Amino acid sequence: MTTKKSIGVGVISLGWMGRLHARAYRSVGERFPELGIEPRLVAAADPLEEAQRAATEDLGFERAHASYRELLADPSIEVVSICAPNYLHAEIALAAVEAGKPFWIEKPMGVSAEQARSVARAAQAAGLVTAVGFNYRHTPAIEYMRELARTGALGRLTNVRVWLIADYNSSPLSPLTWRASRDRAGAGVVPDLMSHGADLAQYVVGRIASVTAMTDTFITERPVPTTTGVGHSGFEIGEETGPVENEDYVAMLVRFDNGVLGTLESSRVSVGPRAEYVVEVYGTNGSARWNFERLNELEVCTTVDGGPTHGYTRAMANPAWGEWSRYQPAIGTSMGFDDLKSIEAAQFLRSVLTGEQLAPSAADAWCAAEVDEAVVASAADGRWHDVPHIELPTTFNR
Ligand SMILES: NC(=O)C1=CN([C@@H]2O[C@H](COP(=O)(O)OP(=O)(O)OC[C@H]3O[C@@H](n4cnc5c(N)ncnc54)[C@H](OP(=O)(O)O)[C@@H]3O)[C@@H](O)[C@H]2O)C=CC1
Ligand SMILES: O=C1CO[C@H](CO)[C@@H](O)[C@@H]1O
Repeated sequence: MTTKKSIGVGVISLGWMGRLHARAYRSVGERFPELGIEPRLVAAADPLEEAQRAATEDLGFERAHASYRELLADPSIEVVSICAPNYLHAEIALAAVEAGKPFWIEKPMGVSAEQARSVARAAQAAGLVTAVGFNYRHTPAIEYMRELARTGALGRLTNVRVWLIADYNSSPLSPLTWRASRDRAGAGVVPDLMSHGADLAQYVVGRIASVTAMTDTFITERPVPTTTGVGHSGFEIGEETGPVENEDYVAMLVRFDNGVLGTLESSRVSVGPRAEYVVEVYGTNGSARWNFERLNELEVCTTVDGGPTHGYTRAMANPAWGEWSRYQPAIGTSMGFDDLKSIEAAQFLRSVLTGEQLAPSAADAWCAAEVDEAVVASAADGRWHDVPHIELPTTFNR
């Protein structure tokens, strides 16, 4: 019989992320045994009948609801995940605060900086810990890159280059999902993908102080789906088309408050790269670069001798990097995307157990939303925009 403490979990929305949050909770007891907990998947909430069926039959939930309000009213649910389309995030998060439930929310935390601010402040005022889905931070190679950047191993940091170039909407026949709707998503690729890039840049280097940006929509009409799907897959389309209401592409210049400069770029319609998410950090004594398509590798150059073997060392994930050793017992064996979410789940539950707010939290999501809003404003008027400096009540720069 287990002596582990049971913790009641509710997951709101069972699309791509909701299903992944469920898997992540299930992994915590085994991967992080020192926490002494066994998450119990009490209930899921999703209006879709097929999702409710999958919740109990495939994903291991005890029950399923059509309405998230029924889930939040259940006293046996101690923590919740919020994985709905963006326009529901603030409404659901504020209801979770009202119900006194700590929450793990997907990014972006709402469709505006105002919504993100109201959620972050409400959670803080209620004394609730939170977590946000900036999962790429938990990549062991990124943790090590951050260590190199922040301990001076690369010399004085000069600049970063970040790009998230994806093809998930590159076909003109890709369906017009909620992600292309202003009402349901807010802006387009800026909060959808670039928010991860800006968060990574801030995690490695420091806070973004100002931005200038340009955006465009390259595919302006798409077919309306006739069936629902999960994430970017599984939709069927008909003859009807509708307008894409937000941007496909963004290019940005940024200044960090510590003087570092950066270029950031993101696209959801590029033909060729599948999910090429790259972070490169440069300093006076070296540089490091990581590509999500090779999640377990980090290229590092810390010599400036210019000799015949000068160049990058390609290092592979190993026990000295982040949480890698929890996932694989043999060097050269890769961990994957789902494992990043498992680390995130453990970090959220650690915050819940100890009361110590680990990052990234709702405050970091608010910080990211302020960057997004400055980017969108700059793309509209062509000027540099300062990013409001918010005080983060968390261990943002832990
Ligand atoms: N951290 C990361 O790497 C990623 C984060 N995300 C973020 O996660 C969130 C969800 O994205 P994703 O999982 O791809 O989306 P999906 O479209 O796959 O899933 C969304 C789910 O929410 C359901 N839903 C709609 N209305 C409600 C409601 N009122 N109450 C409860 N559920 C509802 C949808 O049902 P129906 O189909 O009937 O509308 C669907 O099942 C987004 O905010 C996105 O930005 C997404 C992917 C990766
Ligand atoms: O956060 C995200 C990361 O990558 C996805 C692309 O596959 C996005 O669509 C998503 O919302």
